[in-house]
Amino acid sequence: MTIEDEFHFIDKIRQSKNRQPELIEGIGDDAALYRAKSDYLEIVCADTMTEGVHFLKDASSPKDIGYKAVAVNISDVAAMGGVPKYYLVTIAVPKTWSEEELVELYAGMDEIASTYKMDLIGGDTVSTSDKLVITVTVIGEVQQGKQRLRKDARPGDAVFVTGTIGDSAAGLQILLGNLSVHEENDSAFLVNRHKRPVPQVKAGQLMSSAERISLNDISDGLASELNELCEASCVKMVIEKDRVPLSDSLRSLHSEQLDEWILYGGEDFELVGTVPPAAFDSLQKKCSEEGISLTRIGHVEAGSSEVLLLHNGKKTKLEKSGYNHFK
Ligand SMILES: Nc1ncnc2c1ncn2[C@@H]1O[C@H](COP(=O)(O)OP(=O)(O)O)[C@@H](O)[C@H]1O
Ligand SMILES: Cc1ncc(C[n+]2csc(CCOP(=O)(O)OP(=O)(O)O)c2C)c(N)n1
Ligand SMILES: [Mg+2]
Ligand SMILES: [Mg+2]
Ligand SMILES: [Mg+2]
Repeated sequence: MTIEDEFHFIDKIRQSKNRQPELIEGIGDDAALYRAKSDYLEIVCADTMTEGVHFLKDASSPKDIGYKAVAVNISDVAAMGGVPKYYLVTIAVPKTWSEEELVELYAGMDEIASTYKMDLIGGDTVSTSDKLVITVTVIGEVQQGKQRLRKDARPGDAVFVTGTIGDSAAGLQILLGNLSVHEENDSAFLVNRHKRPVPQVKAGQLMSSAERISLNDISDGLASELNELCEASCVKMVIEKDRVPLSDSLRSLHSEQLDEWILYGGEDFELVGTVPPAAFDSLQKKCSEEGISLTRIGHVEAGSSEVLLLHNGKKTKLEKSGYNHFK
């Protein structure tokens, strides 16, 4: 049975103690109140996950779904160079979800929120006829002048990515039953990369050390996000395909779909960006000291907005295709 009454449910999922010292009123009044810090810019973003489009109820636990709904939003805050502080959750609940499952969904959200000392400060609970829809809004902050935008790439910059690319897309194929992986460890690793992406908050903050960086997170796929950086900055990029970092688990699959997953798969939630070439090595060192791998995958050139993919000495245009909700 689904929620008996929403007021009782809200009481069940509210935090017993606040984590952010600037929070004045969280859940309970008409809206939340918090004190904004001077010299900081507030960051606000929202992303929705829909059952059947972003997750399947029988392939992911409510806890994993909750974790990911918050993680993907934190990833956007990281891509601005900021830290997350608060979140709001709006759920449209069909009869197929029990109150126990919803409490688990919130436990998954709290699991990642507590890592960043974030507070759940509000939201909305409504019913719906068919599939669960969850919208998370995250509020974060960044020191004024340290924000990292998509429009700051310049000719000559090095193009970089954090972590490894393509794991999540392969993990999704395993979950959908389209791919079977012999090695249990590899399979578990890839599925985990899909279900539990780690937002790159630490990396985003290290990016604030460089004088200028353009930054984006990878939700719709590497090709799509690179094109977005080029569009926002009015530049051209050359990406060397063989330099795109892959995990051992992904490489071991020797799949014909590897390129598809790496370039267009999406949901990597790694950071992609550009930095003046002279600053790359020190940035890479700072990241490495924190256990974060930073890989140079190409460079920026002057020219009209486009991404070229260099492979075996040949350059081809890397189209802005990837995940698109309406194609
Ligand atoms: N329905 C909408 N109404 C208003 N703004 C939107 C809507 N959908 C997306 N946006 C805005 O468009 C921009 C790009 O969104 P999106 O492609 O979803 O970014 P991301 O991949 O980082 O989540 C963001 O500034 C986002 O807030
Ligand atoms: C059942 C299922 N099918 C397909 C996908 C793949 N998928 C769904 S949405 C998406 C792109 C990212 O989501 P979006 O809502 O576009 O996030 P945003 O770009 O706004 O961050 C991908 C790759 C999935 N996660 N689950
Ligand atoms: Mg979005
Ligand atoms: Mg984003
Ligand atoms: Mg998208």
